[in-house]
Amino acid sequence: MADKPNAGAGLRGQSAGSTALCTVGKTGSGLTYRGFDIKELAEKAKFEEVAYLLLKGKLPNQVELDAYIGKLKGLRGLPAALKTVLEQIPASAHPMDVMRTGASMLGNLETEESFEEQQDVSDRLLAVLPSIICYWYRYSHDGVRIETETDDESVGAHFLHLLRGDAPSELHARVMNVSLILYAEHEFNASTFTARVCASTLSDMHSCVTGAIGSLRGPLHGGANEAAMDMIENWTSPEEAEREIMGMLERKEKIMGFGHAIYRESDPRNAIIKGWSKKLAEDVDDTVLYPVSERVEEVMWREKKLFCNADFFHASAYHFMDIPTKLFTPIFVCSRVTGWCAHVFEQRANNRIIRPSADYIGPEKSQWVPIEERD
Ligand SMILES: CC(=O)SCCNC(=O)CCNC(=O)[C@H](O)C(C)(C)COP(=O)(O)OP(=O)(O)OC[C@H]1O[C@@H](n2cnc3c(N)ncnc32)[C@H](O)[C@@H]1OP(=O)(O)O
Ligand SMILES: O=C([O-])CC(=O)C(=O)O
Repeated sequence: MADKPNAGAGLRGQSAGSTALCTVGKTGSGLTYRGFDIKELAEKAKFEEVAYLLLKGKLPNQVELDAYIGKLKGLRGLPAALKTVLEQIPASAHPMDVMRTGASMLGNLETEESFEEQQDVSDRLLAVLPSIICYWYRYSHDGVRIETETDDESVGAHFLHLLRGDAPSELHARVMNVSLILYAEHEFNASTFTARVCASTLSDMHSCVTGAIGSLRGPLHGGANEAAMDMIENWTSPEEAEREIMGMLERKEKIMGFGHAIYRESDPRNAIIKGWSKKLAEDVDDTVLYPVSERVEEVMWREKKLFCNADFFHASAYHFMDIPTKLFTPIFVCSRVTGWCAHVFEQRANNRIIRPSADYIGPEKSQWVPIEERD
């Protein structure tokens, strides 16, 4: 990918603060959470262990992890007033808007009264966000009021269970676990920065998370996994995919799921989720979507030296698990809420209101004209 100057647009390359949570694009190890390489976490950890690492500052021992999983399980229920609100939202709504409303409504019902409650508030959000999206989805699409308090051991299995009504296979639970780990944290990305800006005014956790959900929704950020799916599902062969991609590049269209603001050569999360997408493709005897995705990857590298980011192979992986496309980005929320909350803790612990300057480019002096004399 061509290097652009760092200064100016998008604050690219400028440090906007410090963090002990994550490194992105550091030579030698593409992505670390509190010093742990993402590859090792994705292979060995439970998502709840990673959430604990991010939110509490260290890996839990077995007793601590068991207690944490037990605590999260106990926080999956929805207050009646929140269910009532979710039931008002039409099936045509975008699920990210449902997530935003859900987080905001929870803030009305379970207000963070002081920063001393921040750990509990974050654990509650982590536990309840899958319940929020699945309760709305099942009610608006299937007309059923589901029970959200399942006994599933993991956040990922809980999500799939609520969505389908049955506990998921071991393979699907494993892929969800890996996916949630990969999406959990990524330094000063747009949604996390949104959360930190909000936190810097000493606002409450629900406001920080609600704002972050709004930032994640866009197709240049978390929404890219859905946009990538909308694109690749149109193609029935690698040859067709290649022809279409070449046309899009010629027309200077953006290819969703490719490129990155920080990584220059690859996104370390891609190889991991791509491997799981391949396994799932074999599981469902896919002969189209995975080969199409691989061809798009090859063409983008050959033509533009652009690589898949975390979102591209998430599209096929989620699709193979029968997850509706419009729920892809909400799953990202269910994971990234850990990173957002951990960043809010950091911001609060060493706060100064975030308030940069702007280069003024407007008129020097404007002349007041009475309203009746204006054009
Ligand atoms: C989990 C995540 O949020 S990962 C990101 C998810 N987003 C996407 O997949 C959306 C598609 N990708 C993009 O829009 C961009 O690559 C971003 C938003 C991720 C990064 O944006 P930037 O930092 O501005 O990109 P960058 O400066 O490196 O771009 C370099 C050049 O490559 C082009 N480019 C970058 N990504 C793409 C793409 N996906 N398709 C086509 N061209 C692209 C840019 O237009 C730019 O060309 P130019 O110099 O002629 O203007
Ligand atoms: O870091 C970024 O700009 C976007 C990203 O990959 C993420 O948030 O996971």
